[in-house]
Amino acid sequence: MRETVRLKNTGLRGVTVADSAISFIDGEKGILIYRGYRIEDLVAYSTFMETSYLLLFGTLPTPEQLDSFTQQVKAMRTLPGHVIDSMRLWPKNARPMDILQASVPLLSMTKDREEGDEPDRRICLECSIGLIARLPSLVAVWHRIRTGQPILEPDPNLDHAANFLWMLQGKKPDTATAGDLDICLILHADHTFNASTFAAREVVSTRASLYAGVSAALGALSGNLHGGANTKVMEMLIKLENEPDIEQWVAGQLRRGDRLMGMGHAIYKTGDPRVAFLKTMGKRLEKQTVTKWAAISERIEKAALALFAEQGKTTILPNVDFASAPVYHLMGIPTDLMTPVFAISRVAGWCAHIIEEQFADAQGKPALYRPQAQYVGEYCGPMGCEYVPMKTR
Ligand SMILES: CC(=O)SCCNC(=O)CCNC(=O)[C@H](O)C(C)(C)COP(=O)(O)OP(=O)(O)OC[C@H]1O[C@@H](n2cnc3c(N)ncnc32)[C@H](O)[C@@H]1OP(=O)(O)O
Ligand SMILES: O=C([O-])CC(=O)C(=O)O
Repeated sequence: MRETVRLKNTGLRGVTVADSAISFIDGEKGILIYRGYRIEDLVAYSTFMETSYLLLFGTLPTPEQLDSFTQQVKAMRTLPGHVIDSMRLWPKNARPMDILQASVPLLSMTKDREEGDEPDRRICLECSIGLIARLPSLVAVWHRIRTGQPILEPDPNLDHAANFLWMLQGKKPDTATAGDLDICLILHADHTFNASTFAAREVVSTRASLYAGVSAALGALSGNLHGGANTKVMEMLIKLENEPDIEQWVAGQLRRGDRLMGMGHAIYKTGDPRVAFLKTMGKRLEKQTVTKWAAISERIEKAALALFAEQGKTTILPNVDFASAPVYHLMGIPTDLMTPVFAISRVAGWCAHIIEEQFADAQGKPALYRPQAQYVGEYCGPMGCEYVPMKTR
C-alpha cells in the first residue's frame, strides 16, 4: 500500500543564507536600497549605466570612471558572428527567454571569457560589462531575426536604453521614452536574494563560470511567479481590454484558486516602492494614446484587493511586474519580450552578486551551497522498500 506524503517546501522564506553588501529591502516599510543609495534618489539623479557601475564596483563613479565604463559597454554591444549564425538556425517561435538562456553561454566562447580554474576578479568584471552590453543586443537581434527584419548595428551615439530601442524597433526613440526605459532599468537592476539571483549565486558557488550563473538566472527569471509575470500581466490586460465585467473575471480567477499575476510579493508586505514610479510613467505615456491600460489595471487592482481583504490577505498588493507591463507595451515592446527586458536590467545585479559570491571570503573561494532535505519516502516509507524485479512487477 503506497503511503501518500504531503511534501513541504518553505521556499527558504525568512532564512538568511549569506552576507551581501549589494542591496537591502525593508519589506514592511517598502524601502529598496542599492549599495546604500535609495531607489528614489537613483531614479531621480542616476542612469542605468551609473547604477550598473555602482552595483558592480560598490561606489558611485567619478565622471572619468563613468565615461570609461560607458565607453567599455558601448564597445562591447556588437554580438559575435557565431551567436548570430546560431540564432538564424533556431525556431522562430522559440520563447525569447529560452533564446536568451541559450545564447549567454555562446558569449563565453570568445576571448572575453574567464580563463583558468580560479575566477579572476578583473576578468569577471570585464565579462560582466560584456553581458550588460550584450544582453540588449541579444534580445533585439533575436527579435529582428524572428520577424525577418534586417539586424541593426548598435549606434555609439545612443545611450544604453535608446540604443536597445533602436536595435529592436529600427527607429530612434524620443528622449523621453529612452529616459523612461532607463528608469525602468534602474528600478529592476537588483533585488537582494530573489529567485534568479539566488540561482546565479548557487551555480557559481560550485565555481562554475559567470556565464553559467547568468544563464541559470535567466532560467529562473523566466518563470511566471518571478520575472515571467510581466508578460502574463500584459496578456491579462489585453484579454480584459473589451471585458465589461472585469470585477467578475477577477473574482472567478481567485475562486478557481488561480493566482492573479502581478499581485503579491515574497518580501514586500505593505507595497512595492517601484510600483508608484511605473504607474506614474504608464499614465504619462498613455496620455499620448487612448487611455485604457491604467483604467483596466485600476479595476483589476481594486477588485483583487477587496477580495484579498475578505480572505484576510491584506499583504497581497501590486508588484513591479503589474506596473511595468503596460509601460513596456506603451513603449512598443512586444509582450513576450517584457521578461527579457527585465533581464537586460537585472543582469547588472546578477553579475554583482556572482562576483560577490565568487570572492566571498579572504581567499576568494565561495562556500558551496548545499542545503538539506527532510527524507520522507513518498511511496513506501522513508526506508526499507523491497526491490521487485521488472518481470514480476
Ligand atoms: C519580480 C518578481 O518576481 S515580483 C513577483 C512576480 N510574481 C507574480 O506576480 C505572480 C503572482 N504572485 C505570487 O504568486 C506570489 O504573490 C509570490 C510567489 C510572488 C509571493 O508569494 P508569497 O508572499 O511568498 O506567498 P505565497 O506564494 O506563499 O502565498 C501566500 C498566500 O497568498 C496567496 N497568493 C499570493 N499571491 C497571490 C496572487 N497573486 N493571486 C492569488 N493568490 C495569491 C497564495 O495562494 C497563498 O494562499 P494560501 O495561503 O491560501 O495558500
Ligand atoms: O525579490 C523578489 O522576490 C522578486 C524580484 O526579483 C523583484 O521583486 O524584483
